[in-house]
Amino acid sequence: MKHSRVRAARRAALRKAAQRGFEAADERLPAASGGRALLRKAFPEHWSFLLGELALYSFVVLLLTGVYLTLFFDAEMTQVRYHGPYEPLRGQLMSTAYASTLEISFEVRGGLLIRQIHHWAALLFAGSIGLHMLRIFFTGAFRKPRDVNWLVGMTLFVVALAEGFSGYSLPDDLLSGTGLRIAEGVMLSIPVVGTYLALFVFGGQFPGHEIIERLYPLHILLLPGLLIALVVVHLILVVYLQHTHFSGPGRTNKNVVGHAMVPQFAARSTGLFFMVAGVIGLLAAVAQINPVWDYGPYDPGKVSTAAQPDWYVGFLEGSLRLMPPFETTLFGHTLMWNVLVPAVILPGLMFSLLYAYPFFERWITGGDETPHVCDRPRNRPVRTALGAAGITFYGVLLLAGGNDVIADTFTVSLNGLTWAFRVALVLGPPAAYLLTRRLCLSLQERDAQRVSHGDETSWVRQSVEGTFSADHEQLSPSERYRLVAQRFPGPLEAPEGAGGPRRLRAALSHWYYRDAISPAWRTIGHQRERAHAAVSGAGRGSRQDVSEPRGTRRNESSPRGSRQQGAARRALSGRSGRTGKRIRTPRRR
Ligand code: HEM
Ligand code: HEM
Repeated sequence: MKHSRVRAARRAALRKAAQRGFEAADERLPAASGGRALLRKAFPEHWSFLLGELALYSFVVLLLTGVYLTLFFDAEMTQVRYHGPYEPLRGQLMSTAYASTLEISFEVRGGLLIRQIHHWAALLFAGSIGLHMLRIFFTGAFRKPRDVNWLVGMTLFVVALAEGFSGYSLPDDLLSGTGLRIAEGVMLSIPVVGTYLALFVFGGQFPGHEIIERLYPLHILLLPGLLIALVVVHLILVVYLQHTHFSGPGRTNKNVVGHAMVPQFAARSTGLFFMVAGVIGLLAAVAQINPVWDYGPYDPGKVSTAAQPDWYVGFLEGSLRLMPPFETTLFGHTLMWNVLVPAVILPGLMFSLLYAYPFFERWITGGDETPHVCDRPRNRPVRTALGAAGITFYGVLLLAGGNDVIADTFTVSLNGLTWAFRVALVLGPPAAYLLTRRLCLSLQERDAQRVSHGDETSWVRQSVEGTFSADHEQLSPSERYRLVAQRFPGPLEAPEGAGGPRRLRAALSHWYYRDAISPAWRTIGHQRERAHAAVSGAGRGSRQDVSEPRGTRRNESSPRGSRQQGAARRALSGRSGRTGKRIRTPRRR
């Protein structure tokens, strides 16, 4: 009895102290308003929203392991003779950077594991950024007001690639030196300034004695600092603009539905962090990566066969390998198109297109609204097809980066393979575009059939006349709503007598929207329009909307409804106990 009274008094004192601390913070910082907004932030629970977090947590792993590596890595290029425990390299001349990488691998406690974790995390980081970007692209989550965040994200992408490249150049082994040699070649190919740029970067003739020492602060200070700052801005924008969400009962353009930051999202996200760290740790423990001792120290006169860069720079390697050997001599200077085009102009163009896409799409679709409900990729056939064409182009370049390995593995002619990739690079993207567009329309057709007739069951009926028919089961109201509540806007028209740019815009808009909706969807257009009115919040008066399931609550300001509606609401709008508590918060804009 006495003990429980003492414990209660202790708890009360603790609560009081915490409250005083919070009040003190609130007098100085926006702790109450900011904290409340953050705690009440709704996170959609669709798995694809975890890809951004995957990128975030692999970045955290990189930061932690990177700090450990800096304790032992020595970025000097002074030549030393190796006397360490790795027998095959004993007595060889090598840079201090390479020797210290060997030391980390063979002598520092846990060094090899941490190096491998660092490298695996870098691969996962680049991969998850790419997948995250594709999710944003295909669902249209880049549209206003998130277009600014798309720009921040793209910059993160570019800086991450630079960070990865500078990282794997640090050990100064034969593979990383070959990568730096290519980087020097690319710089040299830039007209007028190329020679000066290469001399400036390498501090003299390649490889010089400076490059590793120069890359080091870039890799451990400047670029990570920039990445951290950009990630912070990126996440502040995610919180401020709030997430998009996929269509479903109760999810409109005016609210955001998901799990609250605390406790559900925080618990799930912490779990994800440990899973990411655990999986990378496991990979690093069982799968060897970048065994620099096998490659040997860098020597400009040597090159290893079947050398492959980290996968995220493979597309550049591929574009260099596919480009035919064109060069021109102008006023006594050689223009190396075979390097300039694939390694400077092409990636510049690819990234510029990615940066500009949200603004281009907005221009041709005339989107003045702020869509917060994600698109189903099949319902935007042109965008989805463009994405598929882009992935095909990138994929061919990536595969071409390993053309020697593929030719060797499958014992096919290297030249024949290179020509096959060249043809695929030109014909693959248009083929992927046409195929994907068709596929999107077919998938729309299927959605429309499901809405009209329901899903086929495995039962077949035979009538007394002997005819057979498949049995159908009506879709659940929530599934039906999910499919029907999609927007299908129309193209822009150019006003009478409009000038060139506006006519071009209208023409592009027609291209974007032409045949963007399958004929079957048109027949259920009436239901669609009503459902869309519900999603955009325009049809607030029509509570018993045909398409929105009965009992779905749309009035944000009255959280309590009638008892009859309660059960349906819990099931359809996400308050069911099994999936945990969802919240819905009104959008700010
Ligand atoms: C996005 C962030 C980062 C990426 C993508 C990245 C990538 C890489 C890669 C691929 C390597 C080569 C690893 C190997 O030898 O197999 C490397 C090496 C290294 N990284 Fe990072 N890194 C990142 C952040 C950091 C940070 C924040 C630090 C330090 C604070 C750091 C410190 C180092 C050091 C010292 C090495 C050389 C050691 C070695 O190669 O064994 N890295 N990095
Ligand atoms: C270091 C790299 C990155 C990190 C750590 C990161 C992290 C995140 C996180 C955690 C979210 C919220 C959850 C989600 O929607 O997945 C998010 C959302 C977002 N990210 Fe990234 N991201 C990165 C790169 C990118 C890139 C490359 C792009 C696009 C080019 C991008 C564009 C966006 C957009 C537009 C949103 C808002 C999505 C929505 O509300 O549905 N991010 N990011």
